[in-house]
Amino acid sequence: MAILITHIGELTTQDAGHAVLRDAAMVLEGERISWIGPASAAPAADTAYDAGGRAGLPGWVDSHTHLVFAGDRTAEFEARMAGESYAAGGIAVTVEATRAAGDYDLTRLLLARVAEAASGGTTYIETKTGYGLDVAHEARSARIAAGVVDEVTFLGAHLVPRGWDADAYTDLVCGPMLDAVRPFVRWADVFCETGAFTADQSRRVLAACAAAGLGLRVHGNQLGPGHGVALAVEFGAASVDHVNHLSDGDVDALAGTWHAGPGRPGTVATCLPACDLSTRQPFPPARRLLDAGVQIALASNCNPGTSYTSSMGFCVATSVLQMGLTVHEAVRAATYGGALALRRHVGDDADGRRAVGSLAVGHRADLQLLNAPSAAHLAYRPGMPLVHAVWKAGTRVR
Ligand SMILES: N=CN[C@@H](CCC(=O)O)C(=O)O
Ligand SMILES: [Zn+2]
Repeated sequence: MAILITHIGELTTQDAGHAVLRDAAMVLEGERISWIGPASAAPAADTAYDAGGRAGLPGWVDSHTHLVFAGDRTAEFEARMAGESYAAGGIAVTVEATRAAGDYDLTRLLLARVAEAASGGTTYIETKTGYGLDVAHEARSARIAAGVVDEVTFLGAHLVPRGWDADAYTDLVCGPMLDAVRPFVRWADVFCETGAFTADQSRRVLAACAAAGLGLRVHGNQLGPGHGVALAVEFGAASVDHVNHLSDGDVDALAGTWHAGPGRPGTVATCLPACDLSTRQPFPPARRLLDAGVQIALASNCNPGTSYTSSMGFCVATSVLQMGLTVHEAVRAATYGGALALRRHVGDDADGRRAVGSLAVGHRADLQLLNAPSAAHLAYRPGMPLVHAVWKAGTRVR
């Protein structure tokens, strides 16, 4: 069944040439895009949808969330707004509530959060474990997530749970916990930060997870300068996320990963502006990173502690208004950048997956239409509910 979507006033493709088309059309066939071009030259299809001049762009790729959780941390948020600073210890509150929830409730909560993200235009989403923190609960979170989201990341190294020695817990993460989650996850992550895992412990986790065949990512340089970026570069991680406190050496090291030649993506710097607002951290130096040649992603970091929003539109608006990105750069970071961070910017013949995060023939048909004539309205009209229609893998989901 072929669907023609026509009269797209402005189509931001984020393809290899960064093409932006006027009065464009697309044909979606099954889960793939089979044609893109001027509306005047569009081929016939089984059904047609008139976009009425609205702007179209790829669905958001949210490459960093923590959606498998139960419980509430409103009180912590209010205390922070009253002047307290964020500390990793709040994670333990969510761990307790998550462990207490049954499988049915945890799945229902996750499904509701993913549906909420889709209604905001997100068509490809990663989520992490990290609120189980024992073998059985981490494996359960990974299993539940694998049935719901597109990409799952093992974050057993999120916090040292109460009553554990940090090195003994690191051994557990690197051994039995990794074995238990392995069937359900493609990625591993570590929270390398004061109050969470030291550089040595983080290195052990990354080495064990790489040896188990997982792709790597790192929570780094969020609350202060640290070793997260250096470790991510050392291990060839697909991304390092937060990146609020970077030295010149960190920026140079990240830039160095992007000089390995075409087809060899480096370490993406993932910026999480909604989290930075909620924790009152300085925004990452996104302009400096881009100017140095580093590819960046924007993600929601949706979680109950530091960023309880999955609105990628809000992240795009914030990064334009506060971080010095152009609208095109911000939209690119929230689509193609996220796909790059998840290594889904190109298709994968091995597992039959199609490219996401950009609109081109053969890519997955993930499209959103805005109730606006251009993508610039995302930042020009911040906070407005601009998402009009969303197709995920060729199926209308909003
Ligand atoms: N920084 C570490 N982890 C999450 C916060 C988790 C929490 O506070 O529950 C983050 O990405 O911000
Ligand atoms: Zn996170």
